[in-house]
Amino acid sequence: MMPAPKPAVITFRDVVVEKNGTPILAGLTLRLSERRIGVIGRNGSGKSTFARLFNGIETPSSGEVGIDGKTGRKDLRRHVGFVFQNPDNQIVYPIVSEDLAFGLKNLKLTQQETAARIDTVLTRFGLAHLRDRFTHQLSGGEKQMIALAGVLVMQPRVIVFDEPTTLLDLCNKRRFMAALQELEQQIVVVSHDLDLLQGFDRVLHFENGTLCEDGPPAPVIAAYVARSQC
Ligand SMILES: Nc1ncnc2c1ncn2[C@@H]1O[C@H](COP(=O)(O)OP(=O)(O)OP(=O)(O)O)[C@@H](O)[C@H]1O
Repeated sequence: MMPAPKPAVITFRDVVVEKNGTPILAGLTLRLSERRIGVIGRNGSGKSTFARLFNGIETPSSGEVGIDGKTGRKDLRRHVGFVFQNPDNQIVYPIVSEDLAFGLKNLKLTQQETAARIDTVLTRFGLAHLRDRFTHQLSGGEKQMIALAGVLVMQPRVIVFDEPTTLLDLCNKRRFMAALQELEQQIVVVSHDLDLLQGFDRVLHFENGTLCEDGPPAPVIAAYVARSQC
């Protein structure tokens, strides 16, 4: 494992998101500098909307999101990677290596540098055998790992995951969790799978577009479970 870089400081200042006049997130002010951050809450509580703000896929209706004091959308895009729940939303090219090279085009790397970055990530996660495969022929677990690889080649400081294990079977879920453990990047994971968040540094619990609990995993998860008796 590479040495962990200093975590970024991510700030939300009075962030409001509204859609068609309906508030989805209401006046969120937060400072996040932990390495492992989990996000939980009922369906429709605003978790995905919150997650998408980190790298500018979603923009606030008012307020500001920043990373290390920089609030431009370009800064967020450059430093924060996003792994979707469904890798089909992320994988666009027919061959794995082409797909991984896609995001790197903007960085104007040489062909050799591009190939080296791709090979390093694939090798590290035991995916080198997938390099020349057709992306549409990959299994769900393989696709999710390639979607993660596509983010890792960009060398972001922070990676946000929106329910990354929902489509995975038990073995692939375990593999994916092991890969998460190994990442030196700061990670933010939205999940209904509370096991995934054990050992995290901080968990945020959303309810109706507001942050209702914020703290270490054990008490925040216990309070969420207690509230969710159905
Ligand atoms: N473009 C939109 N227009 C109107 N309402 C929206 C839009 N996007 C999201 N919403 C609503 O905002 C609320 C929060 O959605 P969000 O996807 O952030 O919730 P979530 O906590 O991630 O839910 P889940 O656990 O089901 O994925 C939901 O009620 C959703 O219907």
